[in-house]
Amino acid sequence: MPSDPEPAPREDPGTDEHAAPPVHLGEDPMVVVDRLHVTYRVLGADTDDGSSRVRRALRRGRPRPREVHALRGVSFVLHRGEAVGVIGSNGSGKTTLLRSIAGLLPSDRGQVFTCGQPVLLGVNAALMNDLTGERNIVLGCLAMGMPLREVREKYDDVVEFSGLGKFVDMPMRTYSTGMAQRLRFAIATAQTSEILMIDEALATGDARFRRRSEDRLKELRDEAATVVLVSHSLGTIEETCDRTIWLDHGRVRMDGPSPDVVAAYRDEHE
Ligand SMILES: Nc1ncnc2c1ncn2[C@@H]1O[C@H](COP(=O)(O)OP(=O)(O)OP(=O)(O)O)[C@@H](O)[C@H]1O
Repeated sequence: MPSDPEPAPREDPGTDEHAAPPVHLGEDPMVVVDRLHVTYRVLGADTDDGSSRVRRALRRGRPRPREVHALRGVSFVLHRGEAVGVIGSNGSGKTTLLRSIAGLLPSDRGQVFTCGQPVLLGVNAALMNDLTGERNIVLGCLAMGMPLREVREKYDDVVEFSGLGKFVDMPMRTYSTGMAQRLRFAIATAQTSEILMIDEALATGDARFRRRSEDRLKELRDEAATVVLVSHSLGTIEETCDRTIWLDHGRVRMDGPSPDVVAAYRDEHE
């Protein structure tokens, strides 16, 4: 198993023939991504560099980290009022891009500017199995940056939405997978934001909960000024987003009106 990723050291900016030209801001920019590069460094990965096992065993010093250059000079501007889809094959850099915009990953080159703190809705909220649902709601909301007063105000709604009922006082390890997912979703969507980023993986739970989640996402979308949606479902992207960015091996392959970008992507993948 790879060790936890470490941010790669900053490289010398130098020149990059693949870097996009500096971005043009246009009117009312909410997110500016300017020639962004992100590299993961995986320590302890077994790199098969062709050297013999004996030579590898004798090699002095620490094992060489493996580097994954996940974003390679990505640039674009998102404006107020836009709903933008991000598509691309597995490993093309979609999640990395959202995490970078949310400020959860350092860049090794390039910059991200946002107007306010973006909220990234993902299913991976780190909840604690030994704590009750109630404690997890409070800690989860605080961890998202919500002030305690707002956590108190929203607590009942989160419990109601999660559908946990009296289980909210039980430790999370006693929950079924579906119940834990519902709790994560309820916590993640408790917060509203001007810049809302949604990972498709959120569509979890049974049919009734899925319908409620879709309604909740719609409400959040209506409240947000700018929405970014990552999805493998081209239908959802076409329905929800006016504009789509196609990522390919860490680069922007196409950025334009959703029907055009989705059609080009389908041509290549279907
Ligand atoms: N924590 C990590 N440590 C090391 N490499 C990572 C890590 N997360 C992602 N990567 C690598 O970075 C690249 C981009 O991954 P990312 O998850 O951003 O792609 P994605 O487009 O979201 O993929 P998917 O559609 O499968 O969710 C991939 O090569 C992936 O292996």
